[in-house]
Amino acid sequence: MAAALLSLPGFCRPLGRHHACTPRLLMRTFIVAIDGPAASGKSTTAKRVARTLGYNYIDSGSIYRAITLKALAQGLDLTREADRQRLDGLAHTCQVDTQAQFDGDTLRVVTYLDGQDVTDAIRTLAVNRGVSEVAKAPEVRQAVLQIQRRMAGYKREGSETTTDKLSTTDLVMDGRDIGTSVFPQAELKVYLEADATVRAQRRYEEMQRQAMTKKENGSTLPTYDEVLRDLQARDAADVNRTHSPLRRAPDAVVIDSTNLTIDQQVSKIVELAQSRMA
Ligand SMILES: Nc1ncnc2c1ncn2[C@@H]1O[C@H](COP(=O)(O)OP(=O)(O)OP(=O)(O)O)[C@@H](O)[C@H]1O
Ligand SMILES: Nc1ccn([C@@H]2O[C@H](COP(=O)(O)O)[C@@H](O)[C@H]2O)c(=O)n1
Repeated sequence: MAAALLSLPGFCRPLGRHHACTPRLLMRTFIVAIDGPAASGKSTTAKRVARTLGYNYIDSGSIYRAITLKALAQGLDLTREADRQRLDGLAHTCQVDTQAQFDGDTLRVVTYLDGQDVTDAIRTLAVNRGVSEVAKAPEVRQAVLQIQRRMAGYKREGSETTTDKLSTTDLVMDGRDIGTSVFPQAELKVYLEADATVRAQRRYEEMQRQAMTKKENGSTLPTYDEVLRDLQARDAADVNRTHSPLRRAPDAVVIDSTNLTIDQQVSKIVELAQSRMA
């Protein structure tokens, strides 16, 4: 019974910061929910906030990406009704987990799909282009909601997938519907946005940097215009879907990062979290 209660997100929240003597059932967990459109800086910011506060970090987009990877590998065509039904089964049976690990001073997230490391495989152009179609299916969202809450509860119980430098209770999660649907009771909700052309430029430069690091041939990379088009298409699909669309929660703090540095947006969120904890 106690374990079941503990796995409920946000259980027993109003009792102040947890303390070594506080019984586990009376612990308060602090959840920071960061939502926003594509390439607005959510994961970069969320990782640094988690590292600064010593919280756990869950990248919810990677769960949708892992399911998309599996759907693509099985050749599902989501315009066909039969394949939509297969997607439902696939989403409910695949095993997805993410692990936040320290790589020196940087927090790195490794994603597993059915026990395989798919960290790089979920970042391809094919997954980028297919993921919003997969994420709009209500059955997929329901399956992912269960995964998200299990991961949050599981890690709060002190699972082996949480490194000892991270809290087993407090959490930063980023995505599209964290503050609105997944953890509507989160202590701090942030809606991170930036001008679409600036987001596209940042993503474009990130791809160029990654290609140089991996010594890939840059000619296979999308152009800036293609990056902008893909990003706008993904935003439109995420905003216009019926089930838990991308929205700013009414009680979210909006941060526009267009003219901010990464350090500035991280500091703002850390300060907000610290003042709410106090
Ligand atoms: N304030 C900023 N100034 C400059 N670059 C930034 C800023 N914020 C984020 N970036 C860069 O923008 C790129 C996109 O950031 P990030 O991957 O964190 O976005 P995201 O919102 O998580 O994207 P997605 O929704 O596609 O997963 C990264 O290269 C990141 O380093
Ligand atoms: N809470 C979420 C998180 C993600 N999605 C969908 O997944 C796509 C990929 O997300 P990234 O953050 O990794 O870019 C995103 O475009 C959404 O379609 C979601 O629906 N809800």
